[in-house]
Amino acid sequence: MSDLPTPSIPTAELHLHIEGTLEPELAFALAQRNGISLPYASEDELRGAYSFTDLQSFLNLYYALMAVLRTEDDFAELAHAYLARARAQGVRHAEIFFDPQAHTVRGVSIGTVIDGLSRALDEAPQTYGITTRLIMCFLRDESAQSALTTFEAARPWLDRIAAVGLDSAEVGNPPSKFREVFERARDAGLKCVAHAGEEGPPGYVWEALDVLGVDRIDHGVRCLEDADLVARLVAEQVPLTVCPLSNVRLRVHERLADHPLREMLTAGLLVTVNSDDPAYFGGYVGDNYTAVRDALGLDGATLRTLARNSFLAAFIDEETRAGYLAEVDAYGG
Ligand SMILES: Nc1ncnc2[nH]cnc12
Ligand SMILES: [Zn+2]
Repeated sequence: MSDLPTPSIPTAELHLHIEGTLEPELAFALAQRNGISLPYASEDELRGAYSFTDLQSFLNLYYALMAVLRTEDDFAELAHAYLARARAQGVRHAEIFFDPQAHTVRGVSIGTVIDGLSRALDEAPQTYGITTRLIMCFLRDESAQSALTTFEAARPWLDRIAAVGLDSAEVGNPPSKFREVFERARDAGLKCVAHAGEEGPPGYVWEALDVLGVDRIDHGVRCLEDADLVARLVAEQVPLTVCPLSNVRLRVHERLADHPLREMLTAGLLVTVNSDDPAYFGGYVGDNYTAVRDALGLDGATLRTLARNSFLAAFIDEETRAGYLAEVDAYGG
């Protein structure tokens, strides 16, 4: 990386799994507090395991490490740690994914997860100057029925949830499997997003649009394999929440220099830059901006476009959006 300072351009982070912000230090602290033994002798040994060959190899560790998250306090602490780091990297608005099924399967109630996260998020505007939304994701490698059961269990907390999402192992689990739960979420007034076209084919992006009716696509980089799909995404200005460092760590792209971010922007796609699971992938959102700036030679105007796009794609009211866009325009970095 260059020795230029990290451009902490004001941005919205729209693709961030809160469980993917669990840093080794906090994992060990929570393990000790909750009397859980981790299969790693030290934080360094744990970090040494962060060498992934694909999405599944990452997910195996990601789910295993969640064992340390047990109480409302744990979830609140996790969110506080993320918000502090995010603010230091320019985040002004964060739309935060969580995976309830990964916790309920371990006997942690959905209320514990949502109440714990909400405690931190409620303080975020005051403490960190960050507005937030919560996005409840369904695990696509679990059944459609499990997603429906999860949605019904979350009903008492729906006023705290802005959108539903779809994540976990993509290939073999197409969006159409979750048509019913997304319909229920939309009927309840929620926005809809889905991971699609990360490892899965362009056909999954079409399904996310046509069957689930999503408002944004998470990742979506494989759309470039289908010119008709790119034309659709451009025509409708469907936001894509791209995660460059994640794509390299999970071997979607071999090197950052090969990342198609510039090509996507040139095509007219509404691309945003995000961190996905920053504790595992080598950087938070500002680090992602810096990395693509250096690897792809992006200039200040392009970084500003990416930041503007993040606020254009955010689930916020128009007055708030105008305020954030003005902050980007005033940014002198
Ligand atoms: N990059 C990713 N893709 C799919 N599911 C995820 N869960 C956490 N990170 C993910
Ligand atoms: Zn993701």
